[in-house]
Amino acid sequence: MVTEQPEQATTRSGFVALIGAPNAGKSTLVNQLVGAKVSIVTHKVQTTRAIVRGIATHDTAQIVFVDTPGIFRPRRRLDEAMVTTAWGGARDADVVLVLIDAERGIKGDADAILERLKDVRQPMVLILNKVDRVRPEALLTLTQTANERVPFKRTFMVSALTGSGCKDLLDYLAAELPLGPWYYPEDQISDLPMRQLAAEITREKLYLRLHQELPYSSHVETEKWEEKKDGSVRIEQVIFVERDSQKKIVLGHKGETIRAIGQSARKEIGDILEQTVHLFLFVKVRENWGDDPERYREMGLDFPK
Ligand SMILES: Nc1nc2c(ncn2[C@@H]2O[C@H](COP(=O)(O)OP(=O)(O)OP(=O)(O)O)[C@@H](O)[C@H]2O)c(=O)[nH]1
Repeated sequence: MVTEQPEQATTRSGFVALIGAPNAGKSTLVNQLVGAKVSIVTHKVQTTRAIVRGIATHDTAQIVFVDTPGIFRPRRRLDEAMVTTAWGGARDADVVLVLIDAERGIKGDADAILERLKDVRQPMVLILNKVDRVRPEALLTLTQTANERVPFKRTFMVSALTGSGCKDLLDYLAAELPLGPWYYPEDQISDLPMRQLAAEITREKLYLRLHQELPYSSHVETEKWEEKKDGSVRIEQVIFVERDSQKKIVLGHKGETIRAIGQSARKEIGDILEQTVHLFLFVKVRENWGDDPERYREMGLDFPK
């Protein structure tokens, strides 16, 4: 579809990076601002591995959100790669949104993030999220404490869940971005290839079902995507695990676990694509994939040196 752009002399566009502790609500906020599901929301922390962008057009501005993986204190190599990539995203952005879960306050990861912001040169904006859960007095104290530590240009109090405060934030961002042509056609809300999105959906279902038993070292890839003449699509995905014992867990008794994961993933992918989906899941053991640079590139991460 060809989309009309407003006169280019008046358009604005740019990249907005989201930095925040795991579970601060980055994905929820991007979804709220973009108005469609582009990033996976779960209760499990640190699920956002790949960098997912959502694109909002507001007034004459096109705002491209870079939803960084949760920033936390690295423990393993993969963790390190996620942290490096997240901060790299911040350096490439026009505006950096720093998201703090107002209910949790400034401690742990949020505290570590404020510390590291000292190295960031981009304009930074503080977002206090989950205001639906917090008393106004506590918000004022948080605002003051955070602004004493970091020179934020602005502070916004929002609820990514209810949408409260989100329009003000969009108005601000739209005015703040540099003048320039749009990067994407107006109707395109996510440039995340559908294959990757479909893999993320399956990964989400996998974690929702097996989060107790399965470590983070499992990974889903879409290997085949075939559009059929009858309008349906055949998708083949591989769930990679590191050990044979994990493969058994994913398969479940007589294959019932993987069947259930496949069913819920197929339904959600079908809802998003608005077409019939035939989803085929395979489980493969790939030892030490956490040390393979190629895997990191596939997930949009830098391999830690
Ligand atoms: N009450 C309330 N809950 C929220 C709000 N925003 C997010 N949440 C919840 O907080 C949890 C984490 O939200 P996510 O958007 O997945 O957080 P994230 O920062 O993307 O997390 P990672 O991907 O793990 O880094 C989910 O259960 C959300 O529903 C909010 O404004 N109010």
